[in-house]
Formats: sequence, C-alpha cells, structure tokens
Amino acid sequence: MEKISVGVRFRPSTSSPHSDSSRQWQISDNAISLCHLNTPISGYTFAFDHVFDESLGNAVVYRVLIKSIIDAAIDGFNGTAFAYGQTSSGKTYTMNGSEMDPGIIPLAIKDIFDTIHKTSEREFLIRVSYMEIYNEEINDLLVLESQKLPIHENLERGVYVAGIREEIVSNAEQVLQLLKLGEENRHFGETNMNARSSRSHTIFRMVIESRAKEEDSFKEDTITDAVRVSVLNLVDLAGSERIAKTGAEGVRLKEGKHINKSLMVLGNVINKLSEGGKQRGHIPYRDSKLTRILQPALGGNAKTSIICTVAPEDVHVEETRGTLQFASRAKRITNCVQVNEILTDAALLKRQKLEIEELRKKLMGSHSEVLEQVLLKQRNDMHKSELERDRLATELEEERKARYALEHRILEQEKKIENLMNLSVSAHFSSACSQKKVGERSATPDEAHFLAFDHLKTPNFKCPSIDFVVRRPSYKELESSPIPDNFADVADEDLWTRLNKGRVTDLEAFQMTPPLPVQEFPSSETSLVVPSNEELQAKNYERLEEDLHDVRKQCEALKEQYSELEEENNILKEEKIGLTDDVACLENQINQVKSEKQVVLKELKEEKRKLNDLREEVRRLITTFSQKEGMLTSLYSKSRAFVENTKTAPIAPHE
Ligand SMILES: Nc1ncnc2c1ncn2[C@@H]1O[C@H](COP(=O)(O)OP(=O)(O)OP(=O)(O)O)[C@@H](O)[C@H]1O
Repeated sequence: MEKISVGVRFRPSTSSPHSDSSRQWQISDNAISLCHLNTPISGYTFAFDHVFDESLGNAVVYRVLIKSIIDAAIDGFNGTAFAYGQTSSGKTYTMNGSEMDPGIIPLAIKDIFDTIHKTSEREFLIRVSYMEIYNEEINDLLVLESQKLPIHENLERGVYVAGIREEIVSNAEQVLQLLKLGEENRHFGETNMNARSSRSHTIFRMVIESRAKEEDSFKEDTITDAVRVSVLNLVDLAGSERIAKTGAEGVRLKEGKHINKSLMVLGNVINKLSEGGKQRGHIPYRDSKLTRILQPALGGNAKTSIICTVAPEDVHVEETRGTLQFASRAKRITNCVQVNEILTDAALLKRQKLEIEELRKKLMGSHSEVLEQVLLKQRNDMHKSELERDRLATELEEERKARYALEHRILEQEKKIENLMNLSVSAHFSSACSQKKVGERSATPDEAHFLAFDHLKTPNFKCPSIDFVVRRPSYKELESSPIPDNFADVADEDLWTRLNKGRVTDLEAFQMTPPLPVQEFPSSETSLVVPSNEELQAKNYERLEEDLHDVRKQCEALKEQYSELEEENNILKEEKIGLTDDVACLENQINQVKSEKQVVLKELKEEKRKLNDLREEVRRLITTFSQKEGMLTSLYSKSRAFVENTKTAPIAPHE
C-alpha cells in the first residue's frame, strides 16, 4: 500500500507587486496559510509534503515529486502524474513547460531514455499514445481522423481506449516530435482568464515493456523471459472555472460545463477514496471517462503524484482554497502497487509445464495417497476383525472348557447322588434287618422316618427284594457262612428260614451284592443315630438336586451362547473374505496409477527433450540471422560506396 503523493505549486502572480490587497498566501516550510496583514485566517491553513513557491522551476517539481514515479515505471510499476487546479493556475505550464523551463513530460521523456540506455541487462520497447477527453469524448491526438474512441474493458488489459494509435519509439526526440504533434491537435480556446486555455483533459501515455536480455533468458531452469509492462500516464487536466469569471458562452460555455462536470466526478472519486475503509462504499469511476481511464491511478495498481497548481492572487482565493481542500483529501488515498509482469509464449510454456507437472504430482500424490489410506483402513479393519475373531475363538474355547467342567461336575454330582441313593438303600436294608432282629418290637420314630425315605428311590435303584431267600444245600455241613460276620452270632436255621420265608435256593448260585464303596454298613449298635445322618443326607440330596437343576440351566445358557458365538464367527469369516477382496481391488488400482504415472513421466521427459531441441534451433537461427545481417550490411555499404564512387567519378569523354 502506498499513499498518493501530493504537491502544491504556486504560479507567479499576475497582479502588480504594488497591489493593495491586504490578503495573501504565505508559505512556511510545507504549510500554506492565507494571511490578513500577516495573520493567518482561520480555516485557510493547509499542510502538504511538498509546496513549491513561484520561484521554483519545473525541474525542481519533477525531481521532488515525479522522478520516483518515472524510475518505478521503468522497473515495471504503473505510474501516473497529473496536474489539477483552476483555469490559468499553471497546469499546462507544469506538464509541458516552456523552452527555457521544460515541463514534467519532456523531463520524463528524457529521463526514461537516459535510464534505459544505462540499463544494459534489459531490453526495452516503448510505445507512445496521446489522447484528449473533450466534451466527454475521447480523441486520438496523434491521428486527426481518429475521434470519439470507445473505452473497453477486459480481464487481460483492464480498461483501455480501443483503436488508439500507439507509436513505437526508440529515442527521446521521436517522442518529443509526437508530443508536439499532439499539442497541435489538442483543443485550446481563449477565455477571459487564459488566452490559451486547455479545453480538454489530455493524457500522454507511455507503455514501457522490458525483459532480460537474451543471453540471460536462456539459462537452464529459470524463467527469465517474463516481460514487465508498465503504463505511465502524464495528465494535464482542464481547469475548473467559474463561468462568470471566464465569461464563457456558446462553445466555451459547453466546454466549461463538461470540464466542470468531469472534475466534479474526479472530486467525488477522490472524496470517496479518501474516506477509506468501510465508509468508502461505491467509487463512481464510471461516472466520467476521465475517472474511468485514471481508475488504476486512483486507489488501484499505480504510483501516483498529483500537482495541485494554484493562483496566488486575492481574486482567486476561494478557487485556491477549493484546490487545497482537494489536495488535502487526495493525500489520504492509498494505492496498491505491484510490478506488472507478463509472460512471453516461451516463458508461458515453461511456466505452464512446471505448473502442469506440479499439478500432476499433486493429483497423483493425492490419488495414490487416498488409495493408500483406504487400503490402510481396510487392512486395519481386517486386522481388527481378525483380532475380534481370535478373541471370540478364545472365548469359545473357554466356554467349551467351562461347559466340559460343568458337565464333568454334573456327572460327579450324579455319581454322588447315586452313591447317596445306594447308601440310603443300604440304610433302609439295614433298618429292615435290624427290625427283624429286634423281633416283635415296633419301629422307633427314627426307624419310621428312615422307612419313609423309601419314596426317594431313583429308577436305577436296584433294591434287592426283601423276600429274597437263600438256602444252603446242607447248611449243617456249612463251614463258612456267606452271611456277613456280624450276623454270625445270630444266624440260625430259624432266622434263615424266616429270612427266606420258607423258600430255598441254591447258595452256590447266590451272588452277593458288592460291598458299598461309600459308606460302611452301620453297626446295629449305631443304628439308632443313623436317622439324623440320613436326614442330613436327604438335605444334601435335595441341595444337590437343586445344584443339578442350576447347572443344567447354566449348561443350556452356555449352549445358546456357544451357538451365538459360532454365528458371529461365521459372519466375521464372511467379512474377512469381503475385505480381502477389497484389498486386492485397491492394490490393483494402485498398480494402475503407478503405471499411469510412469507414462506421464515419460511424456514429460519427451516434452523436455523437444523444448531443448527447439531452444537449440532458435539459437541456430539467431546465429544465422546475425551472419546474414552482417553480410547484408557489408553488401549494402559496398553498394553505397560503389554508387558514391560512380557519382563522384569523372565521366570519361566519349571518344
Ligand atoms: N510557474 C510558472 N512560471 C511562469 N509562468 C507560469 C507558471 N505557471 C503558469 N504560468 C503562466 O500562466 C499562464 C497560464 O498558465 P497555464 O496555461 O499553464 O494554465 P492552466 O492551468 O493550464 O490553464 P487552463 O486550465 O485554462 O488550461 C501561462 O501564460 C503560463 O505561461
């Protein structure tokens, strides 16, 4: 961002030095005040960066206010300098000057060519055009017939005057000639205030193109053949005027109205721009041709200087004050300046190729990156599924083990129950035996209870029949009894008869019930405490039955869980198959992209090779061209010498 630079210039007074005016403008450093008898009048004091009194010539104004813009224009920055002020305040004098005191335009022209000649590392091309805005119409001052030119606008060129003549120039003299031609075509008119008053705004324009010289532009891998293009506008505005003062009528009046109107629009644009920031709103550039053409210079991409010319006479105090107010506002405007670099075809080609390559890299990078990311995600998912599957398999195994343990426990419990049942039967049997033993005695309450235990028999309970009778073939000759020892003392024929209830069987065929493994058969003496144990066992039995029931339930639940896990396992297997397919597909895509990349890289290599060939061809052509040029020049010199010789050689008298 760069502020517009504003200077105020006083022209020499036209009043007599002995004028009896009590008011006059006084300059102190860069401040200007209107003083009455040397006392500043309130509201009439202004301060600027540069104030030029009437003694200072155009060269000073140029050096202080304009030179930096010219230098910047040569370096590729747009630049604009314009003179603003009331009629007859010295605008045209400042811009064009006189023979003795050349103005800003001739000084700039000279400066530009001096600088260009000193800049050996770049080559320049300069085009000049000169136009005026007269009664809101654009005329080409270098071509008389070219009138009322339209303003066009496009993205590439911005705002431009269509059809204007642009003369390519190679030295300052040529430009000064064109300037002179334009001056002759420009509209001047006589008014009460100025014998030669500018009736139009004029824009003298130089387009400066430059680029690095050839030997630098062919350096490998650099883009040096970019062209800088800058536009320099040197503007001489028509002066604002009071119709009453200028005495304008007819044509002059019409001109005056247009001049005032376009200056008013310029004032509005400056006002808006000076407000800055949010209050700024719409800038009315389009309200006049002048502001449209100067748009880049006002708040755009250009370095800008304004010279406000003022007349010192007391009679122009209000106009001078108006001009100073305009200058104060313009001072607040900031422009956004940057070098204008455009590219030649070669540079464009190079840069585009680089850009394409960059983009391709990015594209391919991003494409394979995306694929790789997807692949990675799929792999992660697959890995997760595998872990989940392993976890489920472990769980399943544990469940299986638990089930097995439970089943084992159930079996054990069942065995215990069976044993208990056997024990109960034995007890029952023992009780029955003891009942027989006590003969006629009725069962005690405990015995009765034990007998009542009979209903708890399980279906596999093999209770030997109480009616079971054995008979020895000859019991008298019996040497050893199959009856347990504790029966030995009491066993007699009668007992056995009673036991067998008269039936006789072959003792040889008798098979004893195997002894019970769990509990010893209780003795007859302890048979009285057995019922309480039995009771306990019955309770145990009940508890075990309950346990068994619970375990069965658990077993059922485990079975269900097992089948669920198996289902889940199957789903995971299917998912794994799907993911494996996806991974294979993505890997295929990556391979495809890789092979495409190879092809593109090959193409780029080929294009680079072609470019180098082209470059070589251009070099060769340049060499051939310079050789031919040399030959032609020497041929031309020879021919000229020959012609000269022929002209000067004395003609031999005819014999
Ligand atoms: N600084 C100066 N030194 C000497 N003479 C000057 C100076 N400024 C202006 N003049 C003279 O004052 C007269 C009016 O100046 P000029 O034509 O440049 O005014 P202008 O502002 O261009 O007027 P207009 O707007 O009517 O064209 C001219 O005769 C010019 O030579």
